[in-house]
Amino acid sequence: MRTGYGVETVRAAERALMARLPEGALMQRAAAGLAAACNGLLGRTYGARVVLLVGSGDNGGDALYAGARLARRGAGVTAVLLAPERAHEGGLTALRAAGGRTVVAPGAVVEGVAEPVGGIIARADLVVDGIVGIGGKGGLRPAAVELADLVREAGVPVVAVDLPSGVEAETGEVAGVAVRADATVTFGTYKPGLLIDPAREYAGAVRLIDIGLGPHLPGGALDAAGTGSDGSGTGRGRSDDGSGKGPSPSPAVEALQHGDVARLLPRPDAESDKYRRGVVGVVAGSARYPGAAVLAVAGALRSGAGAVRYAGPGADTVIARYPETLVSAGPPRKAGRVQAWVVGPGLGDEQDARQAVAEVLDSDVPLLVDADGLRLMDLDAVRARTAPTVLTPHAGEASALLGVPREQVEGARLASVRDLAARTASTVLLKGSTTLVADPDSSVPVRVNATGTGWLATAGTGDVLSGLIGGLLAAGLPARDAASAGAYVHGLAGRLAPDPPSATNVAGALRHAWHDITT
Ligand SMILES: NC(=O)C1=CN([C@@H]2O[C@H](COP(=O)(O)OP(=O)(O)OC[C@H]3O[C@@H](n4cnc5c(N)ncnc54)[C@H](OP(=O)(O)O)[C@@H]3O)[C@@H](O)[C@H]2O)[C@@H](O)CC1
Ligand SMILES: [K+]
Repeated sequence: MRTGYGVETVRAAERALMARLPEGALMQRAAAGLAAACNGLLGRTYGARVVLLVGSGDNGGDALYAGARLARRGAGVTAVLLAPERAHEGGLTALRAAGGRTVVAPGAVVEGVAEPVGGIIARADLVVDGIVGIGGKGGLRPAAVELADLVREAGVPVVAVDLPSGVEAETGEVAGVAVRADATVTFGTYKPGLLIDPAREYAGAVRLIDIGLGPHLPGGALDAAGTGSDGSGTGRGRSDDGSGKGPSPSPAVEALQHGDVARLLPRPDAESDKYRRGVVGVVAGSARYPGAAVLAVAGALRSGAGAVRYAGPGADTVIARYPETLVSAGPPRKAGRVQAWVVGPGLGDEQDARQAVAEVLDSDVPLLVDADGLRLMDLDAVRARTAPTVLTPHAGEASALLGVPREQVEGARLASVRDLAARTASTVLLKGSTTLVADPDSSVPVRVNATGTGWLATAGTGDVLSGLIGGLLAAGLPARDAASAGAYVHGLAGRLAPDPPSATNVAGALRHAWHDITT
């Protein structure tokens, strides 16, 4: 499991660790990791030109100490200071002692003359962004924006210290200009912003440096270095709700890894019959969109469920393509016993569709609602359900449900998915390049899926995902596990399918993804 903690939690862990270490030791660990990463990226450090962008906090301190290490290995290091009189003193001394030089950033509010740094940046072999880290508030200030613009125009490689400056550590939101990094070297634990779009796109390749913070994070998260979690992620308690009441006892976000998904996916035992393995019912497709029925069934058939029932107007098309499906052309209530329902893909708007959605909402088995089902469902009926409900909107559908513009959902994905889960009392999977899964209980970490690819934004792939997750629900997985494991397998299938993948190919590749994960 990969976990991301909020800023207050990181700071509390940092304080606990610092109390046991000599002054400055933590920053030295961070700087050593940062310098090693820079050495790796430079290939040859001796003679390389390195430019440090240095803000007034410890993020700038990390950059200065790392710069000193690079200077000692023969790099020509120039620090551009945004606040010369407040830059980290020890770091400045170390850099100068190692032969590095400092210049004042244009736009810095200081006495004296700012030097034209555009040329220095343009000639750099590497820029180290230490403008601001987890102490950042709001969008970058004008002097920092000016530096970020110079770096972008220069097109030189950038390593961000802890976070790309200008992105929100806590949420993954980006208010205005932020530094675009090729790589980010982060300390102690991932921050939500490094895992969630749009901020994630600014971070480039993220490298986590273990500075010993793990045991001081809630739950003694030994996986802070990306290894060894028990995968349970069950820390429950007060949420980090920004109320200032202290850190949350669980991570804010977590991302399943191969091993976690392997443990979650159902495996049949010798005793399994179809009902034990779970029967999933699919209510999808219409005379106008019969393909949605076929694709949702295709996903369900590769979910490990014992059997797939299909109920609706696509029965003939489905049986022709997948003879193993148990089909009926009537309404869901007459389809027979199921352990979970999937409703929505390609249903259209007809009265029958509306009625079918109402019927499955009324059932007492787990239910996944997607696509047209999200428009046709009655919210009160959703909230009144006693069995788990999973909603799988993309940003446009989520914006309609929340009554906000689509851009707002895309810019604030974490807040949006949490809000929707709370309002609907459902588990919500918000699709996107990083898919998020939130439980209605806000103290439960939001799951982030990173296996997806841009190619998956293709007609019909969502139908496959619905069927897959529905099958996992029928097999007995809890809603959050079914949704996040389903997203993981589906994303991997998107990568394994031939480019550019069609939904049919993605469905076909589910088998390979499943095999890849479980063997
Ligand atoms: N946690 C750990 O375990 C470890 C943490 N470490 C490192 O410490 C970093 C945190 O350091 P930090 O607390 O000093 O805050 P930091 O990110 O440097 O920013 C504060 C400064 O930025 C300024 N500023 C604020 N907003 C701004 C904006 N929008 N645009 C521009 N400027 C803005 C703000 O200015 P002020 O408001 O004071 O005028 C203030 O001076 C952390 O990210 C990591 O790198 C490692 O060394 C060791 C292990
Ligand atoms: K930074």
